[in-house]
Amino acid sequence: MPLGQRAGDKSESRYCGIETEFNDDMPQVLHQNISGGFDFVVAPLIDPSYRPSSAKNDGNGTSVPPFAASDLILSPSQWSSHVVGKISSWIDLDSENAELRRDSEDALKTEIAWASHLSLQACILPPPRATGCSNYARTVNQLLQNVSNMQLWIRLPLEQHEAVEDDAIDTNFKTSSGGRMFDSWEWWNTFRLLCEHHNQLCVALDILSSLPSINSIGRWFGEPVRAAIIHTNAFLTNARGYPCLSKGHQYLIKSFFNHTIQIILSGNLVHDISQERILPAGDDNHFEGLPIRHALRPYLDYVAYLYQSMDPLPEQERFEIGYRDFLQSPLQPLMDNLEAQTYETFEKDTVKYTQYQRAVCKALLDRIPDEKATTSTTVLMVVGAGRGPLVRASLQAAEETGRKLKVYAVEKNPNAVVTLHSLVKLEGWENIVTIISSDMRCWNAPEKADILVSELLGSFDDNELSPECLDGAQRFLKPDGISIPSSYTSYLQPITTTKLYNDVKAHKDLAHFETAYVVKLHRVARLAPPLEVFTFTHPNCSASINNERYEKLRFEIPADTGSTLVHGFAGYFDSVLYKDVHLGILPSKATPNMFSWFPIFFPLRKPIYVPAGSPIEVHMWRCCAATKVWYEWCVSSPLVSPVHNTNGRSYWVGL
Ligand SMILES: C[S@@+](CC[C@H](N)C(=O)[O-])C[C@H]1O[C@@H](n2cnc3c(N)ncnc32)[C@H](O)[C@@H]1O
Repeated sequence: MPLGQRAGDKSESRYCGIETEFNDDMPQVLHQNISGGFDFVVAPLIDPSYRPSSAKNDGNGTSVPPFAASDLILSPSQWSSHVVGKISSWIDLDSENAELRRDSEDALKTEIAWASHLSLQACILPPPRATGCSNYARTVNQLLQNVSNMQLWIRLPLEQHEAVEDDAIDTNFKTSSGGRMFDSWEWWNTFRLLCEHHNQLCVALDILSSLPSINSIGRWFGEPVRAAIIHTNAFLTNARGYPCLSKGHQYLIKSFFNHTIQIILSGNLVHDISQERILPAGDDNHFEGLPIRHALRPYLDYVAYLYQSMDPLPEQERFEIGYRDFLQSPLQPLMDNLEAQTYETFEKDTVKYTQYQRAVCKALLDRIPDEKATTSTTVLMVVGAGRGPLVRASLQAAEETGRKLKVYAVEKNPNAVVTLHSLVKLEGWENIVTIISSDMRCWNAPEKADILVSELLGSFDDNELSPECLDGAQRFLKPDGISIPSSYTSYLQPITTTKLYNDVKAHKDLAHFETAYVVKLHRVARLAPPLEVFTFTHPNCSASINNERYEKLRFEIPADTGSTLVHGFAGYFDSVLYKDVHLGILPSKATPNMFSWFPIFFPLRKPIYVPAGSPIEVHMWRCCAATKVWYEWCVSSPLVSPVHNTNGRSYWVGL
């Protein structure tokens, strides 16, 4: 039974599971927990006392491992939709003890083979050792090559784990009591590097009563975390004696819901709630005829309450759900001609045009004083007019301010020009608007403009070649004329994004690792505040215009984050349309409710490990040639990456 209805959310985070003990009566385990309100169980597949080496073998191959149930006892769909396999927690593939190691490998392989046979969607694997996990990872990596769709979730404590007694372990952190703290993210990172970032290797996090810092937790949102296992003793007690969670835990659980991470409850009833009609966990001796409440139902009810108390997804977010973490090629509106559908999508973004209208209003008021409003006509040119929305916004600004306007709409896409003509006729703008079917860089304007309006911006601001186009168009801007936008700046930020990294890797070539993508970033950890990269100002009054750029950036990751893995960089822009009127997607000052641009993503060929406290040094170049513009990028610290996209060999924007 899902946790509730949240408008727009069809994700798996609606389903809540429960961790159970070994029980060879699986139908009963399932019945008890599903009827108790849970959607799935995390159940051991084999008797925990079983050890392959001591199992009785009569030499005739007749011994059968003590599995919880066969595939005849539960139907295939019951197994696959309601059971996550829990691999024996005793296994220790990196033990000093060779027999235990061999037994562990045997058991792991047997259990995974059985889970595969049952078509389980996932199995939870016990945590790796803090001291090392090479043999464990090697074996899991072997298994990953053969499991078809099943995911393997490595179980890890979210809280850094204190392990004072083991002297062999290198210290990561010291606690105030002098004990040692280990960052479980490091275990995960070692494990996934050994398994070459396999995309079926995922994480299940154990949530206890104390939590690490928000920055440390934030790293996990860029990792393939599939489940959060909350222990009953992580719950507090409310005034009525019922379980509830601290503010920090509430925030965490809601963040998990938002990132499609499923909740699994674990442990015993630790709250003193009236036991009437409550079925003790694991007790199948239920009360005939009476409605039975599951022992952990109060915890489940609380998790459901958290889910239900979340705001519904905004309509725009619902519309964009399918785009989350989906790589798209950036548009090339200069080299290519956009299609009607693309223009239509632009035109739905009323916020963008409202900002332009506000900017044009302010520019008109600055340019024409009230006393000249009826006598002076402002020449306004929309360069790259598309199907005309900026022409409309400009005319509305003229009406709003009572200023007289003469408009030129310049567009190089002949198909959009057809639409412009019919729009002008339809609206009766023939006396005000002149349509020019030309590239702005070579049009010989009959007069000069007071105001040049354009929207040629990409997610990384100049990546649709606005600078090159506007440098060409400023020939016909009066010396004191205004360009809207007057400037724009790009920003970059290091991110962890296992999903995007694996999607790029799936192409199995260099070119895809040297290409920028437009992406609605979702399962991403933003590791440091964005830094400014390139700025362009219009009109460009320099004696010799050069749009090549180079910037060296130094990102400081907050000290309490811990170590991280950087898969690439998220890019944004912010643009000054006119004076205080902005437009942009830089998260700290993004234009509210505007949806025309998703961020850009620059991947790294090899993810870079950044130890706790180390800054990241990144270099970004904007390079120009006669027919194309491209970016090159690299990391120089804490590790050195190759320079990506040399000479624009993999990704470029055509002039
Ligand atoms: C991002 S679209 C914006 C269209 C429209 N202004 C809007 O806001 O919906 C950019 C438009 O500029 C046009 N464009 C790009 N470069 C141009 C150039 N050099 N000369 C004329 N038009 C250009 C493209 O064909 C496209 O229609």
